[in-house]
Amino acid sequence: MPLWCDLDVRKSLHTAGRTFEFDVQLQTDVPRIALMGPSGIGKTMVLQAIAGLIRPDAGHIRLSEHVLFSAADRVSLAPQERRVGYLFQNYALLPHLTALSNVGFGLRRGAWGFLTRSQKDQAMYWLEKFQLGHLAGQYPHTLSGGQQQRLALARLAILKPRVLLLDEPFSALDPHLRQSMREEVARLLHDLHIPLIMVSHDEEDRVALDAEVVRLGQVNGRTVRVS
Ligand SMILES: Nc1ncnc2c1ncn2[C@@H]1O[C@H](COP(=O)(O)OP(=O)(O)OP(=O)(O)O)[C@@H](O)[C@H]1O
Repeated sequence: MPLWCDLDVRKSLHTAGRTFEFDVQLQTDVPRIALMGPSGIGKTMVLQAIAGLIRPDAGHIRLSEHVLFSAADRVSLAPQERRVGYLFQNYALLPHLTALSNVGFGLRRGAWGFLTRSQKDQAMYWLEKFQLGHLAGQYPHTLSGGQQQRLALARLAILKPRVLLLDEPFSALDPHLRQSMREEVARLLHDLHIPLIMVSHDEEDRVALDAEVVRLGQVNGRTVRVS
């Protein structure tokens, strides 16, 4: 089977006199994986490298036939060009924008662009898909925890991401919200056929999202897949 994710990157990180050599190789042909491994090995940084939030010094990152980064070919797509859906733990909703504008945000052209009629229609479509149509004009702080979660998912779904990245997505939620969020994410992945790369210490998250374990470990100074 062809590789679905092919990542081989290196980066030196220096902060406050401390250096960390991020040096990782990860290849998989399954489109739904859960990264596991010791604390500090670089699982979060793998997600950040795929999302374009950190820029490697060397190596390459490919998702299927899409090259996101290649030092040799001088390719480094900007985060917004990667079509990667990164669900942040706090959802990163924009407090000054309505639910409708939050969902349409990623479709705008330019930093201050207004939404066109068709972009508003698309945003409304996704709000309704997540049972939020009646809350289109509300601001995030007026929504319940569950509604905010669904808003964050609608905002990802509208961009039709090539992959969904989840980093301990449900750990801060109470048990009821955690279960409903697992179900919403599972539905999104299923309906849109979106691949998944997740980091979670909770086996129930992995099982609910049907992700295969990919265990990372250190071999000769590199972080690689060990099982
Ligand atoms: N800017 C930085 N400068 C130096 N070191 C850094 C920097 N950012 C991250 N690190 C180090 O990189 C390593 C990998 O961090 P990362 O958060 O990816 O680990 P992780 O495997 O996700 O850990 P955990 O399971 O505990 O969340 C850690 O040792 C961290 O201290």
